[in-house]
Amino acid sequence: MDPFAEASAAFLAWLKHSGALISSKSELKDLRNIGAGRGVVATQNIAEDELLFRIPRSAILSVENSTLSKEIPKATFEHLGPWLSLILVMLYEYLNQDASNWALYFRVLPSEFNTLMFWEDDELAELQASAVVQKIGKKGADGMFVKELVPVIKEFAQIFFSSNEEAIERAEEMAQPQNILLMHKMGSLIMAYAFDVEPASPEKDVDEEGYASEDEDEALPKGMVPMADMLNADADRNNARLFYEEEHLSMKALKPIKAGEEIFNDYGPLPRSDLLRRYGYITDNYAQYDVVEIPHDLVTEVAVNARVFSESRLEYLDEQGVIDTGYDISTNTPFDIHESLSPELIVLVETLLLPDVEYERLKRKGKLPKPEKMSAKGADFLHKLVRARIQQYPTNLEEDMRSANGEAGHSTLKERRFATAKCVRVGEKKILQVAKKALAELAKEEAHTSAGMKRQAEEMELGSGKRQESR
Ligand SMILES: C[S@@+](CC[C@H](N)C(=O)[O-])C[C@H]1O[C@@H](n2cnc3c(N)ncnc32)[C@H](O)[C@@H]1O
Repeated sequence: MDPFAEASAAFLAWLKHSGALISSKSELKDLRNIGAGRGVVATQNIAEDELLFRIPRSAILSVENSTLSKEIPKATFEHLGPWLSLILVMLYEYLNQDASNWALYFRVLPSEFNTLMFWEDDELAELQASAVVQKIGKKGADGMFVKELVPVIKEFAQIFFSSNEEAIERAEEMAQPQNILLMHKMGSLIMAYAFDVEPASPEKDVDEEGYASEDEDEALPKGMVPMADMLNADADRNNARLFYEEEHLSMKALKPIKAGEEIFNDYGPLPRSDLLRRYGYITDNYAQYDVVEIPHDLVTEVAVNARVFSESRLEYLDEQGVIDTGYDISTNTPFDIHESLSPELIVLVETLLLPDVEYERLKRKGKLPKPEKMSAKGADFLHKLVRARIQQYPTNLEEDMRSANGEAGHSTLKERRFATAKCVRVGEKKILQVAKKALAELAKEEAHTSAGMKRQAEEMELGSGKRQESR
Protein backbone atom coordinates (compact mmCIF):
# COMPACT_ATOMS: atom_id res chain seq x y z
CA MET A 1 0.00 0.00 0.00
CA ASP A 2 1.36 3.46 -0.79
CA PRO A 3 2.15 5.61 2.29
CA PHE A 4 -0.71 8.04 1.50
CA ALA A 5 -3.31 5.24 1.39
CA GLU A 6 -1.70 3.54 4.38
CA ALA A 7 -1.99 6.76 6.45
CA SER A 8 -5.69 7.06 5.46
CA ALA A 9 -6.39 3.45 6.45
CA ALA A 10 -4.58 3.78 9.81
CA PHE A 11 -6.45 7.04 10.51
CA LEU A 12 -9.84 5.45 9.78
CA ALA A 13 -9.01 2.43 11.94
CA TRP A 14 -8.02 4.73 14.83
CA LEU A 15 -11.18 6.79 14.40
CA LYS A 16 -13.44 3.71 14.52
CA HIS A 17 -11.52 2.46 17.54
CA SER A 18 -12.22 5.85 19.18
CA GLY A 19 -15.95 5.23 18.83
CA ALA A 20 -16.69 6.92 15.48
CA LEU A 21 -19.38 5.57 13.22
CA ILE A 22 -18.68 5.93 9.50
CA SER A 23 -21.27 5.16 6.83
CA SER A 24 -20.22 2.51 4.34
CA LYS A 25 -21.76 4.69 1.62
CA SER A 26 -18.79 7.06 1.50
CA GLU A 27 -15.02 6.78 1.41
CA LEU A 28 -11.99 8.88 2.24
CA LYS A 29 -10.45 9.25 -1.19
CA ASP A 30 -7.11 10.29 -2.65
CA LEU A 31 -7.94 13.38 -4.72
CA ARG A 32 -4.38 14.51 -5.35
CA ASN A 33 -4.96 14.02 -9.08
CA ILE A 34 -7.29 17.05 -8.97
CA GLY A 35 -5.08 18.95 -6.51
CA ALA A 36 -7.46 18.52 -3.57
CA GLY A 37 -5.51 16.22 -1.21
CA ARG A 38 -7.93 13.89 0.51
CA GLY A 39 -11.67 14.26 0.21
CA VAL A 40 -14.82 12.31 1.01
CA VAL A 41 -16.74 10.78 -1.89
CA ALA A 42 -20.07 8.92 -1.95
CA THR A 43 -19.75 5.28 -3.00
CA GLN A 44 -23.53 4.75 -3.07
CA ASN A 45 -26.54 7.03 -3.35
CA ILE A 46 -27.11 8.91 -0.10
CA ALA A 47 -30.48 10.34 0.97
CA GLU A 48 -31.10 13.83 2.34
CA ASP A 49 -30.49 13.97 6.14
CA GLU A 50 -28.65 10.67 6.05
CA LEU A 51 -25.80 10.27 8.52
CA LEU A 52 -22.37 10.25 6.86
CA PHE A 53 -20.33 9.84 10.02
CA ARG A 54 -20.55 10.45 13.74
CA ILE A 55 -17.51 11.49 15.77
CA PRO A 56 -17.51 11.24 19.57
CA ARG A 57 -16.68 14.53 21.28
CA SER A 58 -13.79 12.76 23.03
CA ALA A 59 -12.01 12.31 19.65
CA ILE A 60 -11.85 16.07 19.00
CA LEU A 61 -8.34 17.45 19.32
CA SER A 62 -9.10 20.35 21.64
CA VAL A 63 -7.72 22.08 24.71
CA GLU A 64 -10.43 20.42 26.78
CA ASN A 65 -9.56 16.89 25.61
CA SER A 66 -5.77 17.11 25.77
CA THR A 67 -4.10 15.88 28.96
CA LEU A 68 -2.00 19.06 28.87
CA SER A 69 -5.01 21.08 30.03
CA LYS A 70 -5.24 18.88 33.15
CA GLU A 71 -1.63 19.58 34.06
CA ILE A 72 -1.14 23.25 33.25
CA PRO A 73 -3.15 25.82 35.28
CA LYS A 74 -6.42 26.94 33.74
CA ALA A 75 -5.31 30.56 34.22
CA THR A 76 -2.41 29.99 31.80
CA PHE A 77 -4.81 28.87 29.06
CA GLU A 78 -7.13 31.75 29.85
CA HIS A 79 -4.21 34.15 29.51
CA LEU A 80 -3.19 32.64 26.17
CA GLY A 81 -6.71 32.77 24.74
CA PRO A 82 -8.36 30.10 22.53
CA TRP A 83 -6.11 30.44 19.47
CA LEU A 84 -2.71 30.18 21.21
CA SER A 85 -4.07 27.59 23.66
CA LEU A 86 -5.02 25.27 20.82
CA ILE A 87 -1.65 25.82 19.14
CA LEU A 88 0.06 24.92 22.44
CA VAL A 89 -2.00 21.77 22.82
CA MET A 90 -1.43 20.73 19.20
CA LEU A 91 2.31 21.26 19.56
CA TYR A 92 2.30 19.16 22.72
CA GLU A 93 0.36 16.34 21.08
CA TYR A 94 2.40 16.51 17.87
CA LEU A 95 5.74 16.46 19.71
CA ASN A 96 4.51 13.58 21.87
CA GLN A 97 4.48 11.51 18.67
CA ASP A 98 3.15 7.97 19.12
CA ALA A 99 2.29 8.61 22.77
CA SER A 100 -0.39 11.06 21.64
CA ASN A 101 -3.97 9.90 21.20
CA TRP A 102 -4.00 11.87 17.94
CA ALA A 103 -0.76 10.50 16.42
CA LEU A 104 -2.58 8.77 13.54
CA TYR A 105 -4.70 11.86 12.93
CA PHE A 106 -1.56 13.99 12.51
CA ARG A 107 -0.44 11.56 9.80
CA VAL A 108 -3.31 12.62 7.53
CA LEU A 109 -2.91 16.32 8.25
CA PRO A 110 -0.63 18.27 5.90
CA SER A 111 2.80 19.48 6.93
CA GLU A 112 3.23 21.72 3.87
CA PHE A 113 0.87 24.57 3.09
CA ASN A 114 0.04 26.80 0.17
CA THR A 115 -1.58 29.47 2.36
CA LEU A 116 -0.23 33.03 2.06
CA MET A 117 1.69 32.69 5.32
CA PHE A 118 4.09 30.40 3.43
CA TRP A 119 4.46 32.37 0.20
CA GLU A 120 7.79 33.94 -0.75
CA ASP A 121 8.03 37.74 -1.04
CA ASP A 122 8.14 37.67 -4.85
CA GLU A 123 4.98 35.54 -4.87
CA LEU A 124 3.16 37.89 -2.49
CA ALA A 125 4.26 40.82 -4.67
CA GLU A 126 2.10 39.34 -7.46
CA LEU A 127 -0.97 40.14 -5.34
CA GLN A 128 0.07 43.77 -5.84
CA ALA A 129 -2.15 46.16 -3.83
CA SER A 130 -4.63 43.53 -2.64
CA ALA A 131 -5.54 44.26 0.99
CA VAL A 132 -5.12 40.57 1.76
CA VAL A 133 -1.33 41.04 1.89
CA GLN A 134 -1.75 43.17 5.03
CA LYS A 135 -3.90 40.50 6.65
CA ILE A 136 -1.40 37.65 6.65
CA GLY A 137 -0.06 38.73 10.03
CA LYS A 138 3.15 36.71 9.92
CA LYS A 139 5.23 39.15 11.97
CA GLY A 140 2.48 39.60 14.57
CA ALA A 141 2.19 35.82 14.94
CA ASP A 142 6.00 35.42 15.20
CA GLY A 143 5.98 37.98 18.03
CA MET A 144 3.14 36.25 19.86
CA PHE A 145 4.80 32.84 19.60
CA VAL A 146 8.06 34.17 21.04
CA LYS A 147 6.50 36.39 23.72
CA GLU A 148 3.55 34.26 24.79
CA LEU A 149 3.95 30.61 23.81
CA VAL A 150 7.66 29.99 24.33
CA PRO A 151 7.65 31.32 27.94
CA VAL A 152 4.75 28.99 28.83
CA ILE A 153 6.59 26.02 27.30
CA LYS A 154 9.70 26.98 29.28
CA GLU A 155 7.77 27.42 32.52
CA PHE A 156 6.14 24.01 32.18
CA ALA A 157 9.00 22.28 30.34
CA GLN A 158 8.84 19.09 32.43
CA ILE A 159 5.15 18.67 31.73
CA PHE A 160 5.36 19.74 28.09
CA PHE A 161 8.18 17.32 27.31
CA SER A 162 6.82 14.57 29.57
CA SER A 163 9.74 14.56 32.03
CA ASN A 164 12.27 14.01 29.24
CA GLU A 165 15.73 14.56 30.69
CA GLU A 166 16.43 17.16 28.01
CA ALA A 167 13.15 18.97 28.70
CA ILE A 168 14.80 22.28 29.68
CA GLU A 169 17.07 22.33 26.59
CA ARG A 170 14.18 21.38 24.30
CA ALA A 171 12.05 24.18 25.77
CA GLU A 172 14.92 26.65 25.14
CA GLU A 173 15.03 25.49 21.51
CA MET A 174 11.37 26.34 20.98
CA ALA A 175 12.30 29.94 20.08
CA GLN A 176 14.44 28.69 17.17
CA PRO A 177 13.17 29.29 13.62
CA GLN A 178 12.28 25.65 12.89
CA ASN A 179 10.03 25.55 15.96
CA ILE A 180 8.44 28.92 15.24
CA LEU A 181 7.72 27.47 11.79
CA LEU A 182 6.09 24.47 13.49
CA MET A 183 3.89 26.87 15.48
CA HIS A 184 2.89 28.58 12.23
CA LYS A 185 2.00 25.20 10.78
CA MET A 186 -0.23 24.41 13.75
CA GLY A 187 -1.83 27.86 13.38
CA SER A 188 -2.38 27.21 9.67
CA LEU A 189 -3.96 23.84 10.42
CA ILE A 190 -6.37 25.53 12.79
CA MET A 191 -7.21 28.18 10.21
CA ALA A 192 -7.96 25.67 7.43
CA TYR A 193 -9.21 22.67 9.42
CA ALA A 194 -10.62 23.63 12.85
CA PHE A 195 -14.30 24.04 13.68
CA ASP A 196 -16.00 26.32 16.19
CA VAL A 197 -17.21 23.58 18.49
CA GLU A 198 -20.61 24.26 20.01
CA PRO A 199 -20.82 22.95 23.59
CA ALA A 200 -22.68 19.74 24.50
CA SER A 201 -25.40 21.67 26.31
CA PRO A 202 -25.70 25.03 24.60
CA GLU A 203 -25.78 27.93 27.00
CA LYS A 204 -25.67 30.28 24.06
CA ASP A 205 -28.60 31.52 22.04
CA VAL A 206 -28.87 29.84 18.69
CA ASP A 207 -31.17 30.83 15.87
CA GLU A 208 -33.85 28.62 14.32
CA GLU A 209 -31.30 26.82 12.19
CA GLY A 210 -29.06 26.06 15.13
CA TYR A 211 -26.33 28.62 14.35
CA ALA A 212 -24.91 30.74 17.17
CA SER A 213 -24.96 34.47 16.49
CA GLU A 214 -21.72 36.06 15.30
CA ASP A 215 -20.61 37.42 18.70
CA GLU A 216 -21.33 34.13 20.33
CA ASP A 217 -19.46 32.30 17.57
CA GLU A 218 -16.33 34.18 18.57
CA ALA A 219 -16.63 32.81 22.06
CA LEU A 220 -16.88 29.18 20.89
CA PRO A 221 -13.76 27.11 21.49
CA LYS A 222 -12.02 25.85 18.38
CA GLY A 223 -11.33 22.17 17.94
CA MET A 224 -9.86 19.88 15.30
CA VAL A 225 -12.61 17.44 14.33
CA PRO A 226 -11.12 14.35 12.67
CA MET A 227 -12.87 13.25 9.47
CA ALA A 228 -15.19 16.31 9.43
CA ASP A 229 -12.13 18.24 8.30
CA MET A 230 -11.43 15.80 5.46
CA LEU A 231 -14.31 17.36 3.52
CA ASN A 232 -13.30 19.82 0.83
CA ALA A 233 -15.50 22.79 -0.01
CA ASP A 234 -17.26 24.11 -3.05
CA ALA A 235 -19.06 27.46 -3.25
CA ASP A 236 -22.00 26.01 -5.19
CA ARG A 237 -22.05 22.33 -4.29
CA ASN A 238 -22.28 22.29 -0.50
CA ASN A 239 -24.16 19.11 0.37
CA ALA A 240 -23.24 18.30 3.97
CA ARG A 241 -23.11 19.97 7.38
CA LEU A 242 -21.82 19.16 10.84
CA PHE A 243 -24.42 18.97 13.61
CA TYR A 244 -23.42 19.37 17.25
CA GLU A 245 -25.06 16.84 19.55
CA GLU A 246 -24.66 16.02 23.24
CA GLU A 247 -22.11 13.21 22.88
CA HIS A 248 -21.25 13.36 19.19
CA LEU A 249 -20.73 15.55 16.19
CA SER A 250 -22.68 14.24 13.21
CA MET A 251 -22.00 15.00 9.57
CA LYS A 252 -25.24 14.69 7.62
CA ALA A 253 -26.24 15.05 3.99
CA LEU A 254 -28.12 18.29 3.30
CA LYS A 255 -29.50 16.92 0.04
CA PRO A 256 -29.49 13.65 -1.89
CA ILE A 257 -25.94 12.76 -3.00
CA LYS A 258 -25.33 10.42 -5.90
CA ALA A 259 -22.72 7.65 -5.91
CA GLY A 260 -19.44 9.09 -7.19
CA GLU A 261 -20.18 12.66 -6.10
CA GLU A 262 -17.85 14.43 -3.71
CA ILE A 263 -19.20 15.45 -0.31
CA PHE A 264 -18.60 19.14 0.31
CA ASN A 265 -18.64 21.26 3.41
CA ASP A 266 -19.29 25.01 3.37
CA TYR A 267 -16.34 27.30 4.14
CA GLY A 268 -18.61 30.35 3.86
CA PRO A 269 -18.94 33.18 1.34
CA LEU A 270 -15.23 33.97 1.19
CA PRO A 271 -13.68 36.23 -1.45
CA ARG A 272 -10.92 34.45 -3.35
CA SER A 273 -8.29 36.55 -1.55
CA ASP A 274 -9.42 35.17 1.81
CA LEU A 275 -9.91 31.66 0.48
CA LEU A 276 -6.27 31.79 -0.58
CA ARG A 277 -5.11 33.27 2.73
CA ARG A 278 -6.95 30.73 4.87
CA TYR A 279 -7.11 27.61 2.69
CA GLY A 280 -4.32 28.03 0.15
CA TYR A 281 -6.41 27.45 -2.97
CA ILE A 282 -9.03 29.22 -5.10
CA THR A 283 -11.70 28.16 -7.54
CA ASP A 284 -13.58 30.34 -10.05
CA ASN A 285 -16.92 29.89 -8.36
CA TYR A 286 -15.75 31.85 -5.30
CA ALA A 287 -15.37 34.92 -7.59
CA GLN A 288 -19.04 35.67 -6.78
CA TYR A 289 -17.86 36.66 -3.26
CA ASP A 290 -14.88 38.79 -4.35
CA VAL A 291 -14.39 42.18 -2.71
CA VAL A 292 -11.88 44.97 -3.01
CA GLU A 293 -11.00 46.85 0.12
CA ILE A 294 -10.58 50.64 0.19
CA PRO A 295 -8.08 51.40 2.96
CA HIS A 296 -9.18 54.10 5.41
CA ASP A 297 -5.86 55.86 4.88
CA LEU A 298 -6.69 56.28 1.20
CA VAL A 299 -10.03 57.87 2.08
CA THR A 300 -8.23 60.43 4.27
CA GLU A 301 -5.63 61.04 1.54
CA VAL A 302 -8.32 61.74 -1.07
CA ALA A 303 -10.20 63.88 1.47
CA VAL A 304 -7.08 66.00 2.09
CA ASN A 305 -6.61 66.51 -1.66
CA ALA A 306 -10.28 67.42 -2.05
CA ARG A 307 -9.95 69.84 0.93
CA VAL A 308 -12.71 68.14 2.90
CA PHE A 309 -10.59 66.37 5.50
CA SER A 310 -11.85 67.00 9.04
CA GLU A 311 -10.29 65.42 12.13
CA SER A 312 -13.28 66.34 14.29
CA ARG A 313 -15.75 64.76 11.86
CA LEU A 314 -13.66 61.58 11.76
CA GLU A 315 -13.69 61.53 15.57
CA TYR A 316 -17.47 61.84 15.57
CA LEU A 317 -17.73 59.06 12.96
CA ASP A 318 -15.46 56.91 15.10
CA GLU A 319 -17.69 57.46 18.15
CA GLN A 320 -20.61 56.35 15.97
CA GLY A 321 -18.77 53.13 15.02
CA VAL A 322 -18.37 54.02 11.34
CA ILE A 323 -14.57 54.11 11.11
CA ASP A 324 -12.75 50.92 10.15
CA THR A 325 -9.31 50.10 8.76
CA GLY A 326 -10.89 49.56 5.34
CA TYR A 327 -14.23 49.42 3.51
CA ASP A 328 -15.36 46.77 1.06
CA ILE A 329 -16.64 47.21 -2.45
CA SER A 330 -18.19 43.90 -3.37
CA THR A 331 -19.21 42.32 -6.62
CA ASN A 332 -22.86 41.63 -7.43
CA THR A 333 -24.92 40.66 -10.46
CA PRO A 334 -26.46 42.63 -12.05
CA PHE A 335 -24.08 45.26 -10.74
CA ASP A 336 -25.68 47.78 -8.41
CA ILE A 337 -23.31 50.37 -6.99
CA HIS A 338 -25.51 51.02 -3.93
CA GLU A 339 -25.45 47.32 -3.06
CA SER A 340 -21.78 47.10 -3.79
CA LEU A 341 -20.37 49.91 -1.62
CA SER A 342 -20.09 49.33 2.10
CA PRO A 343 -22.68 51.55 3.84
CA GLU A 344 -19.95 52.79 6.22
CA LEU A 345 -17.95 54.13 3.27
CA ILE A 346 -20.93 56.09 1.93
CA VAL A 347 -21.72 57.49 5.40
CA LEU A 348 -18.06 58.43 5.92
CA VAL A 349 -17.82 60.24 2.59
CA GLU A 350 -21.19 61.99 2.88
CA THR A 351 -20.32 63.17 6.39
CA LEU A 352 -17.04 64.68 5.23
CA LEU A 353 -18.89 66.48 2.42
CA LEU A 354 -21.71 67.95 4.51
CA PRO A 355 -21.93 71.75 4.80
CA ASP A 356 -20.98 72.88 8.34
CA VAL A 357 -24.52 73.86 9.33
CA GLU A 358 -25.97 70.53 8.22
CA TYR A 359 -23.19 68.55 9.92
CA GLU A 360 -23.68 70.41 13.21
CA ARG A 361 -27.44 69.84 13.02
CA LEU A 362 -27.02 66.07 12.54
CA LYS A 363 -24.34 65.86 15.20
CA ARG A 364 -26.52 67.64 17.78
CA LYS A 365 -29.13 64.95 17.20
CA GLY A 366 -26.50 62.18 17.29
CA LYS A 367 -27.39 61.29 13.69
CA LEU A 368 -25.53 60.49 10.46
CA PRO A 369 -26.30 60.83 6.75
CA LYS A 370 -28.28 57.89 5.41
CA PRO A 371 -26.19 55.36 3.46
CA GLU A 372 -28.90 54.85 0.86
CA LYS A 373 -28.71 58.53 -0.15
CA MET A 374 -25.61 59.18 -2.18
CA SER A 375 -25.19 62.78 -3.33
CA ALA A 376 -23.61 63.90 -6.62
CA LYS A 377 -20.64 65.19 -4.64
CA GLY A 378 -20.47 61.88 -2.78
CA ALA A 379 -20.48 59.89 -6.03
CA ASP A 380 -17.81 62.21 -7.43
CA PHE A 381 -15.62 61.78 -4.32
CA LEU A 382 -16.08 58.01 -4.44
CA HIS A 383 -15.17 58.07 -8.13
CA LYS A 384 -11.89 59.83 -7.26
CA LEU A 385 -11.34 57.32 -4.46
CA VAL A 386 -11.83 54.34 -6.76
CA ARG A 387 -9.47 55.88 -9.32
CA ALA A 388 -6.86 56.39 -6.61
CA ARG A 389 -7.33 52.75 -5.50
CA ILE A 390 -6.83 51.55 -9.10
CA GLN A 391 -3.56 53.52 -9.19
CA GLN A 392 -2.25 51.53 -6.21
CA TYR A 393 -1.95 48.41 -8.41
CA PRO A 394 1.26 48.58 -10.50
CA THR A 395 -0.37 47.02 -13.58
CA ASN A 396 -3.81 47.75 -14.99
CA LEU A 397 -6.57 45.30 -15.83
CA GLU A 398 -5.88 45.35 -19.57
CA GLU A 399 -2.19 44.50 -19.05
CA ASP A 400 -3.13 41.65 -16.70
CA MET A 401 -5.69 40.27 -19.11
CA ARG A 402 -3.25 40.44 -22.00
CA SER A 403 -0.52 38.56 -20.15
CA ALA A 404 -3.03 36.04 -18.74
CA ASN A 405 -4.03 35.10 -22.28
CA GLY A 406 -0.46 34.43 -23.28
CA GLU A 407 0.20 31.95 -20.47
CA ALA A 408 0.70 28.25 -21.02
CA GLY A 409 0.40 25.58 -18.28
CA HIS A 410 1.93 26.29 -14.86
CA SER A 411 4.30 23.51 -13.99
CA THR A 412 6.22 24.85 -10.98
CA LEU A 413 4.77 25.85 -7.62
CA LYS A 414 5.97 29.40 -8.16
CA GLU A 415 4.27 29.62 -11.55
CA ARG A 416 1.05 28.31 -10.04
CA ARG A 417 1.24 30.85 -7.22
CA PHE A 418 1.91 33.67 -9.68
CA ALA A 419 -1.13 32.61 -11.72
CA THR A 420 -3.32 32.31 -8.62
CA ALA A 421 -2.24 35.77 -7.42
CA LYS A 422 -3.10 37.18 -10.82
CA CYS A 423 -6.64 35.73 -10.62
CA VAL A 424 -7.10 37.41 -7.24
CA ARG A 425 -5.86 40.83 -8.32
CA VAL A 426 -7.76 40.68 -11.63
CA GLY A 427 -10.95 39.96 -9.65
CA GLU A 428 -10.34 43.05 -7.54
CA LYS A 429 -9.52 45.23 -10.54
CA LYS A 430 -12.71 44.13 -12.32
CA ILE A 431 -14.77 45.31 -9.35
CA LEU A 432 -12.91 48.63 -9.34
CA GLN A 433 -13.55 49.10 -13.06
CA VAL A 434 -17.30 48.55 -12.86
CA ALA A 435 -17.52 50.67 -9.69
CA LYS A 436 -15.60 53.48 -11.43
CA LYS A 437 -17.97 53.44 -14.39
CA ALA A 438 -21.09 53.31 -12.23
CA LEU A 439 -19.87 56.15 -10.00
CA ALA A 440 -18.99 58.36 -12.98
CA GLU A 441 -22.50 57.85 -14.35
CA LEU A 442 -24.08 58.39 -10.96
CA ALA A 443 -22.12 61.58 -10.33
CA LYS A 444 -23.27 62.89 -13.71
CA GLU A 445 -26.88 61.79 -13.19
CA GLU A 446 -27.07 63.17 -9.67
CA ALA A 447 -25.41 66.42 -10.67
CA HIS A 448 -27.87 66.70 -13.52
CA THR A 449 -30.85 66.00 -11.24
CA SER A 450 -29.70 68.39 -8.53
CA ALA A 451 -28.95 71.10 -11.11
CA GLY A 452 -32.43 70.50 -12.53
CA MET A 453 -34.00 70.70 -9.08
CA LYS A 454 -32.04 73.87 -8.31
CA ARG A 455 -33.21 75.43 -11.58
CA GLN A 456 -36.78 74.39 -10.84
CA ALA A 457 -36.56 75.92 -7.36
CA GLU A 458 -35.08 79.11 -8.76
CA GLU A 459 -37.81 79.29 -11.37
CA MET A 460 -40.49 78.76 -8.72
CA GLU A 461 -38.92 81.45 -6.57
CA LEU A 462 -38.72 83.72 -9.57
CA GLY A 463 -42.31 82.88 -10.45
CA SER A 464 -43.58 83.65 -6.96
CA GLY A 465 -41.45 86.83 -6.95
CA LYS A 466 -43.00 87.84 -10.23
CA ARG A 467 -46.44 87.17 -8.80
CA GLN A 468 -45.59 89.36 -5.81
CA GLU A 469 -44.27 92.05 -8.09
CA SER A 470 -47.37 91.99 -10.24
CA ARG A 471 -49.64 92.36 -7.24
C1 LIG B 1 -10.50 21.09 5.73
S1 LIG B 1 -9.25 20.60 4.67
C2 LIG B 1 -10.01 19.44 3.61
C3 LIG B 1 -9.17 18.18 3.48
C4 LIG B 1 -7.94 18.32 2.64
N1 LIG B 1 -8.23 18.15 1.23
C5 LIG B 1 -6.86 17.35 3.06
O1 LIG B 1 -6.40 16.57 2.22
O2 LIG B 1 -6.43 17.35 4.20
C6 LIG B 1 -9.05 22.08 3.77
C7 LIG B 1 -8.01 22.05 2.69
O3 LIG B 1 -8.44 21.24 1.63
C8 LIG B 1 -8.08 21.79 0.36
N2 LIG B 1 -9.33 22.03 -0.37
C9 LIG B 1 -10.56 22.19 0.12
N3 LIG B 1 -11.47 22.33 -0.85
C10 LIG B 1 -10.80 22.26 -2.02
C11 LIG B 1 -11.19 22.33 -3.40
N4 LIG B 1 -12.46 22.52 -3.75
N5 LIG B 1 -10.23 22.24 -4.31
C12 LIG B 1 -8.93 22.07 -3.97
N6 LIG B 1 -8.50 21.98 -2.68
C13 LIG B 1 -9.43 22.06 -1.71
C14 LIG B 1 -7.32 23.07 0.66
O4 LIG B 1 -5.96 22.76 0.64
C15 LIG B 1 -7.76 23.40 2.07
O5 LIG B 1 -6.80 24.12 2.81
